[in-house]
Amino acid sequence: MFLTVTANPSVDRTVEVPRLVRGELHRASAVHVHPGGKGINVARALVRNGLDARAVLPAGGPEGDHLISLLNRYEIDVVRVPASGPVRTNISVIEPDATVTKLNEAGARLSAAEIAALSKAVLGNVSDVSWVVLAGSLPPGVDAGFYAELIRSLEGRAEVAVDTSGPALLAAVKAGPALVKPNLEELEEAVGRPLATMREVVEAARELRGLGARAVLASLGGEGAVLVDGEGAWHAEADAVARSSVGAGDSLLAGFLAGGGHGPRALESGVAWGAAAVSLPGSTMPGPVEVGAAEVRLHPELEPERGVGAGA
Ligand SMILES: Nc1ncnc2c1ncn2[C@@H]1O[C@H](COP(=O)(O)OP(=O)(O)OP(=O)(O)O)[C@@H](O)[C@H]1O
Ligand SMILES: O=P(O)(O)OC[C@@]1(O)O[C@H](CO)[C@@H](O)[C@@H]1O
Repeated sequence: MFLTVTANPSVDRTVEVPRLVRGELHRASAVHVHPGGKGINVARALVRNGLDARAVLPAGGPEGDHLISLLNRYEIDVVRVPASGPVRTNISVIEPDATVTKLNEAGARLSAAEIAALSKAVLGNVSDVSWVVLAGSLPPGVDAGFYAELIRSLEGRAEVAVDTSGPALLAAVKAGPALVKPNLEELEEAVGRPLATMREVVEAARELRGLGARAVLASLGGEGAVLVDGEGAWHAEADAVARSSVGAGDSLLAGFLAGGGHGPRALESGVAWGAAAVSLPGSTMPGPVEVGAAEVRLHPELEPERGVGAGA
């Protein structure tokens, strides 16, 4: 059983438009609605591939009811923590060349009692769990040390993977999780400098290991992902006809955990799941057919001077 925590869930609306022009009226060519937030996406990807997942999330208001009704379409064990504020709606505008413009709300403030109830719901539901995934932003009212505190409380009970950004990521890294999954931007922010090559990505990942994370899975969009752990560093990638990258990082993380959660075989699995996700609309999570179609290249050696991000 995998348990995911989404402190700031969302209803994700993906609107497809022929071309986005600032200041103009656009008529959508298609709309997709998915239950969202990074932990929820990880849980959706896992269950689509026949694994057991439990999702813990605060959900308030009619928007929270809507989110729960969307989630009930999946075989996820949902643990709803009552909240007074409404669940946010996040909007992705997607153009035919797969360019994504994303508008994320901050989310409703959680009270001290709601935050305590969220932690209690996590710690009270881990007895049958191998991995806990702490993923996404923290809503207003929640301290940047929230994930770090959970990591410490979970020590010896389950392995913990974290996908977040900014101060919450740095605090989590220092609490010693088994895995962190930053994308390139988040990794750059964590080490405080731009990263232009694979060598620099690996050095930055080693820096996060030095601070406490046992393994770093850095996602690099179209360039795949790099895994750095105590045994070494590996790079894998897969080609995909991109349609929507929303949630691809969550699918990557789910695939990594489904592939064992450690080492190069898990990296290959994650990259297959990530590439499969970008070829699907909105934040649709891939199933075994799409995952099986991805052709992953695990490089026997890293190419240190290969460019990443804008320099790829
Ligand atoms: N254009 C692409 N072609 C092939 N694979 C891709 C492409 N874009 C993304 N991927 C796969 O998806 C994974 C995650 O992508 P990315 O680095 O954009 O994650 P992210 O920024 O965390 O995404 P999100 O936060 O939207 O879930 C990559 O590691 C890669 O395996
Ligand atoms: O605002 P956050 O919590 O950083 O990210 C939330 C979000 O962008 O992440 C998912 C994609 O990874 C979406 O389902 C969701 O809208």
